[in-house]
Amino acid sequence: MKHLAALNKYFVKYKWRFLLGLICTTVSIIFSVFQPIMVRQIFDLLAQNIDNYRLISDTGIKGVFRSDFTKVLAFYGVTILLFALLSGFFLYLQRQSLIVMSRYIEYDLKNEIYQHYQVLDLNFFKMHRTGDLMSRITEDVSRVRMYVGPAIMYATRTVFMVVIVVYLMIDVNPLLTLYTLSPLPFLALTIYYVNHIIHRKSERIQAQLSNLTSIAQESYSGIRVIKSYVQEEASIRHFEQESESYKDSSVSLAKTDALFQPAMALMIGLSVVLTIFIGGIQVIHGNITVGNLAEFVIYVNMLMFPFFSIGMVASMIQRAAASQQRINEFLQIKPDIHNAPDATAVTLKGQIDFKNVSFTYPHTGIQAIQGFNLTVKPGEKVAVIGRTGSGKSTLAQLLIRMYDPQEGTVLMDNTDIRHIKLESLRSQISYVPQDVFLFSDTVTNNIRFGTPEANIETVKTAARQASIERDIEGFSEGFETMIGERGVTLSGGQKQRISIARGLIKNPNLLVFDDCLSAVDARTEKEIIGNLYAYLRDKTAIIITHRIFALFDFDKIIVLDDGKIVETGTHEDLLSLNGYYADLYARQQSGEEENIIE
Ligand SMILES: Nc1ncnc2c1ncn2[C@@H]1O[C@H](COP(=O)(O)OP(=O)(O)OP(=O)(O)O)[C@@H](O)[C@H]1O
Repeated sequence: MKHLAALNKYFVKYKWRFLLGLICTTVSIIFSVFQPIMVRQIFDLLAQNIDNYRLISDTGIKGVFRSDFTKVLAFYGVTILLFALLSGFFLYLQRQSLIVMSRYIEYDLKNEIYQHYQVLDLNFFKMHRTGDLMSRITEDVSRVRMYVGPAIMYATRTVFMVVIVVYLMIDVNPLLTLYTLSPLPFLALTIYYVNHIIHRKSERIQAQLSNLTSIAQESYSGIRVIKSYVQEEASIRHFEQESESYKDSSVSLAKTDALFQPAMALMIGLSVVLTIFIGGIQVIHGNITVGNLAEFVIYVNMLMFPFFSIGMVASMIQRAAASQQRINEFLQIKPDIHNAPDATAVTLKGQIDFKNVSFTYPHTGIQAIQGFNLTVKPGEKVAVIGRTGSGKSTLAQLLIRMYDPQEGTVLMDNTDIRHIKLESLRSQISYVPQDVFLFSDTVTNNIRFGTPEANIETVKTAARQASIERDIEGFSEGFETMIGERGVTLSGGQKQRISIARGLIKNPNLLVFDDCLSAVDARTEKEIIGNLYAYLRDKTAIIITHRIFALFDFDKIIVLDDGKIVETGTHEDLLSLNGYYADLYARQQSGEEENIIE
């Protein structure tokens, strides 16, 4: 329960709506309890006057009496109807305030969680499964909403209803009240128990459903592999198996559900029978009137739903508390990468210094960088080469502060990057990652992702520099073509070039290209390198690559192995070293590796 206290700020935020909901609940209940009182009066009036009615001979007086009596009955009837309408109207207002409040809170909570996702660092995302992250913002929030909306609404209604109705019942006859109320706690317990079973079964069904969805999703995405390896039958069998366990669980839930309603009807029936039986005896003994008995039957019926909802509310609160606990745990996580209190925004000129940097990935313990030193002056172009897993991409990650090194410092223009505001740092570096990610949006919006204010001409220039303009113009809607599931499917090389254009359009002083030409053909690569050469003239650039760009006049080439620099120098220096670089170059020259760009 203590976990739910985190939601109190929302009750304070929506206090007027909440208060209105509570007032409407009370008013609605007051109007509804007038009805049994009226019914009692009608019954008593009938009981008192039926003898007089019989006694009056069939004269004119009988006609007058009958007409007056009918008027009184009609008055009661109309009043009951009016009260029922008023009670319904306030019930409507109660839902309007409390359920609408719960939707507002749901909206706020989702936004709060999403904003927190945006603040957390990469390490967090590496350590949590996407499904888990998704379920917190969807299912957990839905369960919490059940607490701030329906559960609160039913609970307040139950409390007000029970207090008012039980008070009226005791006022009539305490003993009868005790007898008629005795089955109700069992009703609440049964509901709680059955609800618990239903919930457990629903959870299992939910998990099976999401499993089923993943299987279907994976087979749609991998349909080409399935077909080419002729695995359609196996795929169908796999789906059928999962589908069968889903069906079994659903049938089992339907059986429990089917028991629920009859069990409730039985409990309600028992209470009514008990009321009539014991109440009848009390009427015979003259302790209560027939009107009181009728009134009691209505009270018992009025109390059914509140007692029924006690079990429901208890399990709703239990689930909401568990969900809110998960949400709280997540909201309390502080990002490791954040702005230091003294961090400032700076204008970067492009000087980079790695000083004795060592870095180990926290969740795997893999040491990717060891005692690394490098100085890059403004305007210099540096190539980083090395075999796979040697730590090249990690260097880029450290530079844009996706991670902080455990040892050493990374400096930009002689300032430790931990003292530069993150937004300032990242907005002045164009990082073109190895894994291209394009959004389901138009080509234009994908290119100007980091610079939404860029006009179409600037977008086209960036596309030209990345040698993708001709391809885009060939699409049916040119730059307005949709990419992704709802649009065109791009080749690996086209995606890479759009990603490069996205980096170039920012026009920063510092660029990092992480092996982003691996999927383009040699001729296009040559064209892009040519464009880049002019574009990068006054800029600092770090180009991570598996290939040797002999055409590009790098100021420095470093060869990484196992997180350390093993060779460094210009193209000629490295060739004369006769090491990894010279070997790679020789193999490329002989055509063993078709990677050389000249
Ligand atoms: N996010 C990560 N979490 C844990 N370990 C990682 C992560 N990224 C990389 N590593 C590990 O760190 C080491 C260096 O990886 P890195 O990606 O920097 O190499 P790379 O030289 O860029 O490789 P490639 O040329 O294949 O892209 C590898 O052993 C890799 O398994």
